[in-house]
Amino acid sequence: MTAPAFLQSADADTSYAPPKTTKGRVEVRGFGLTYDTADGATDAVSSVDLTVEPGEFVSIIGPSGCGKSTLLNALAGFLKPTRGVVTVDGEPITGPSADRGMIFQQYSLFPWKTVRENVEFGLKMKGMGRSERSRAARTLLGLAGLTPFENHYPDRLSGGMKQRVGIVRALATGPRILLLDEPFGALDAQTRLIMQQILTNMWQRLKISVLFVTHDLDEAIFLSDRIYVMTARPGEIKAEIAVPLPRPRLPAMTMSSEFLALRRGLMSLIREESLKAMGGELTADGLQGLAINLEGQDVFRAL
Ligand SMILES: Nc1ncnc2c1ncn2[C@@H]1O[C@H](COP(=O)(O)OP(=O)(O)OP(=O)(O)O)[C@@H](O)[C@H]1O
Repeated sequence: MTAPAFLQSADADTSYAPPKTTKGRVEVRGFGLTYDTADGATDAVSSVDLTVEPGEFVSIIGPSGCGKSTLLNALAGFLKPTRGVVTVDGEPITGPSADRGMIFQQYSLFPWKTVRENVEFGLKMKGMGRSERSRAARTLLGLAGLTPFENHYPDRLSGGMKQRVGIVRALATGPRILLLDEPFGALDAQTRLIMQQILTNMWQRLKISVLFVTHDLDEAIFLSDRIYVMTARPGEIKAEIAVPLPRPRLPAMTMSSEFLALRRGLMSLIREESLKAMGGELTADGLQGLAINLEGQDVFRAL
């Protein structure tokens, strides 16, 4: 059985050549952010340098609380850096812009609008005429396999579908960069895999830059050209890992020795930082004593 069109890999079709892109270069230099609260200052991010080249898919992983969302929110223009510079195509970010689409883990659709109206909303705000925006919304909804649901209201959609609509809505205004903060974190494993494929297909067709935050190492490897690993809070970049797997990425690749080696490397980097994030009292040596042995499998080592 052939997969539905919206799940077929864009570059599996040999006649398909993604348009070359020169826009959407993200540059972060010496970025730091300190939250001022009633209880005092919290250094969320210490000093981050990173780059996303036009059309590149880059992920950020790191222990909980290391400042991943903070960084993404600054790139979206919702937060102002305390230190450093954040630019898109050389222009400093001064606030939110349609050039940068943001997707959160929680679905943020308008419940009183249909799927198509949700997608058309940003286009209407940009002043696009009724028939033009309807055509644009329909094309993108088709790419995401959502045509049959275009007149549905969000409360009739599954979590995966809502997130698909969210991605289509963010892409409709033609952003140069898509910022995604744990977008599939609330979805079951199977839906998550399908969403990864849909996102990859759309990214390859539209050739925009993507910065993707996830806790899931397999997801980061499967999707990305490069992965940045952050340290425990206050976050900085601990490592930058290139993912040399060819595209299209196929589910079978997750069993390849290359994939598993990347996974092992990332896991040891993250484990070290997660222990730090959990507090000084937890050390790798201390945790060895806590490892549970199930049918000969050391559960902690298997993490
Ligand atoms: N509005 C805020 N005011 C004060 N402190 C904040 C605020 N938002 C986040 N923080 C703190 O800044 C640090 C970084 O938070 P952030 O949400 O960016 O981390 P994260 O890496 O995205 O975490 P997670 O992986 O758990 O989602 C945390 O210690 C958090 O408690």
